[in-house]
Amino acid sequence: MTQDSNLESLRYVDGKMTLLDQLQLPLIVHYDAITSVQDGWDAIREMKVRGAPAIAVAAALSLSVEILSMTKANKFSDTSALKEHALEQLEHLKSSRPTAVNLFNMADWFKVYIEDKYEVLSKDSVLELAEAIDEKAKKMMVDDVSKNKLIGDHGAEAMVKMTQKKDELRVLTHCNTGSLATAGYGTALGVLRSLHAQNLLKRAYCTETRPYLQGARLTAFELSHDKLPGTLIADSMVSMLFKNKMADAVVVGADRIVANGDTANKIGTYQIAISCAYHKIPFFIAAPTTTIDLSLKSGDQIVIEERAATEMKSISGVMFADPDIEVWNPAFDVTPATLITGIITECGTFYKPEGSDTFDLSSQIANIQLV
Ligand SMILES: CSC[C@H]1O[C@H](OP(=O)(O)O)[C@H](O)[C@@H]1O
Repeated sequence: MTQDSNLESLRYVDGKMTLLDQLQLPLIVHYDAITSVQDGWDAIREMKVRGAPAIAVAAALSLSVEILSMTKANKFSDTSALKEHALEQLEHLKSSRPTAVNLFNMADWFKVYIEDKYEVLSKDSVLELAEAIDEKAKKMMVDDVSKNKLIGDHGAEAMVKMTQKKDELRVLTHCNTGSLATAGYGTALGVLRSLHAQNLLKRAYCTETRPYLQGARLTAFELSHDKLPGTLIADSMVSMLFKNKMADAVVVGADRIVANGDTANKIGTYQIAISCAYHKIPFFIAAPTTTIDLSLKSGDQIVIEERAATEMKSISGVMFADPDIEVWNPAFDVTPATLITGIITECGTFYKPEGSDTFDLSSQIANIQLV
């Protein structure tokens, strides 16, 4: 990938889908062809594509690829057969990874969309239904980028306001929340991009983010690619950075934000938030509203994915820990709302009501379409 090319986690042209294999980054840039829902499911499960928004868009596009190719092969006798297959495949896609709610919101919303389209089409309008699904999947990809740019600008405004810094900000982020975690621009990394565009970013610190190394392998890659002033640190260096007064704020992404504001995000986020509280550093979440799950009242209800021991004990296939040692490998943790300064979305930044330790997202976003 040349310096001037766009960083694209997903490519979709004329019904043909490819995705950037993030397991091989940053040393190898390779796009895999995705020709079916199962290809999409496998890529999500193996984390060839990852990041809450990117997972949802990749799933939607893999459905469209499959539906289009089956339609062209006359596999559907009528729109009812197409609809039933699409609903089954959306349900299957939901089983690929459990924590990021964007995938579940997308699947449930797409089901309603397909059923509504089915109701108004004649039984033999198979191609029309397939094309409607394709158009909507493509729109999800475009909408994600638009939302991320709004998140970036709202986030930049919120950070300047909270830190009262009129000059350049030094901001820490965790994991990867950029173009490689979304359909483009990014969420928390989008905030850093917007700060940089406004000449307000003095330094972006990114943590390595063990064990998958989203920070060292992906965020560092994005920062260098976009020529943002980036510094890579080990996860264990965060509190020392704060003690040395080297950071003004933190912004991270999210995989699932529940009604009271408790937020599941990459493992290690919780301890960063604790250190922010101790060092009185603002701690922001940045995410599209498709990351919000109002059906859960607190973070204790969030299912935390645990991943394979080999992902903890090896890097790029090279084992470096004792093969027999047991491993605990939760991919996420939950940061309580009390440690969160604000939640930045495409609709603006939400704060806890005066005197409250938690958010009231159900009422704060009552009039917002959540997908
Ligand atoms: C904008 S990406 C949100 C979120 O997704 C990442 O998880 P993973 O790399 O395991 O898919 C990480 O938690 C990011 O903060």
